[in-house]
Amino acid sequence: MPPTLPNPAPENAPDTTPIVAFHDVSIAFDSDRPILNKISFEVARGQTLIILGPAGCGKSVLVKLVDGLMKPDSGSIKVFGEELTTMRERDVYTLRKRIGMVFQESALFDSMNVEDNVAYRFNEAGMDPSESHKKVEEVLNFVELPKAISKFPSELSGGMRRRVSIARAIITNPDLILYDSPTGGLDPITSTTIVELVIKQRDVSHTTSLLITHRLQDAFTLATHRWNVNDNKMEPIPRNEMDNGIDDSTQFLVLNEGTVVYHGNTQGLVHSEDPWLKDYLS
Ligand SMILES: Nc1ncnc2c1ncn2[C@@H]1O[C@H](COP(=O)(O)OP(=O)(O)OP(=O)(O)O)[C@@H](O)[C@H]1O
Repeated sequence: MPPTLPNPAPENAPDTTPIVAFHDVSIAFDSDRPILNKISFEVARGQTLIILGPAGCGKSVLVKLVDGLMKPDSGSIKVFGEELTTMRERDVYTLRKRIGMVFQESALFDSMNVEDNVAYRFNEAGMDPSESHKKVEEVLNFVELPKAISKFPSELSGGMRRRVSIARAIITNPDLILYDSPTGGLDPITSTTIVELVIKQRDVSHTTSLLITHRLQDAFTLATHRWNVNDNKMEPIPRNEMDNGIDDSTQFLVLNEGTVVYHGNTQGLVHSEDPWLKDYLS
């Protein structure tokens, strides 16, 4: 009788490794009070994690930890299954190439035109200029800013700069996008156009993303809308036999005073009985 062997994973089994995994991550700066205190959470492939919490609660620090721009005092951070906290700087640099980052306030290079800003990583890698130019045109079309290619950041509105920043983050087809307050400082109408673009990126490319926002309205628009590729516009997710009005890939992480107050889906967030959370969301 042949020996009983464990069932091998089928070759085409989906890779279930989380794209981001924090385990007991802590970081403090000057004071003894940790900014993040033993934070644990995971982000699965294809999810959009919306990070909420009061000003100064550590949202940007968390995103910088994911990008390897900061190191925690303790705990484990895995990105694409690789431990970041013990990784050599050179390897962090390589891993970062798989991540697109949209910084707070766009962070474009003022001395470079839109094309050079968007193609920054390609120029750094020495890509053939005509190939790079083609990709810049494609991505500027995607963010609906094709005519801005030769302009300088000072010639653009705040919303246009944000679009350029998103174009720069997505041009390499990253496996993970980190959005740090992409609508911060924008008026409500412009904010909605940026949220629309984030939804377009999510629903066209299904890229795993972490997104910080200060605007609850933006968070709920992300959770309840989808991109209609035929009409090329955002629309509310219907409630019918097929859909429940909510984007299933959207998850929420709410931080307060160094800890995770909530991590889960949209329904769980809006129906939470936690008094602090109810107050924060009201
Ligand atoms: N490099 C640093 N050195 C010292 N303190 C820092 C550093 N980076 C962040 N902090 C502090 O950590 C805390 C959290 O900052 P962080 O920018 O992550 O907050 P946030 O939740 O993103 O805030 P906001 O909503 O206002 O953008 C703040 O008190 C900030 O001053």
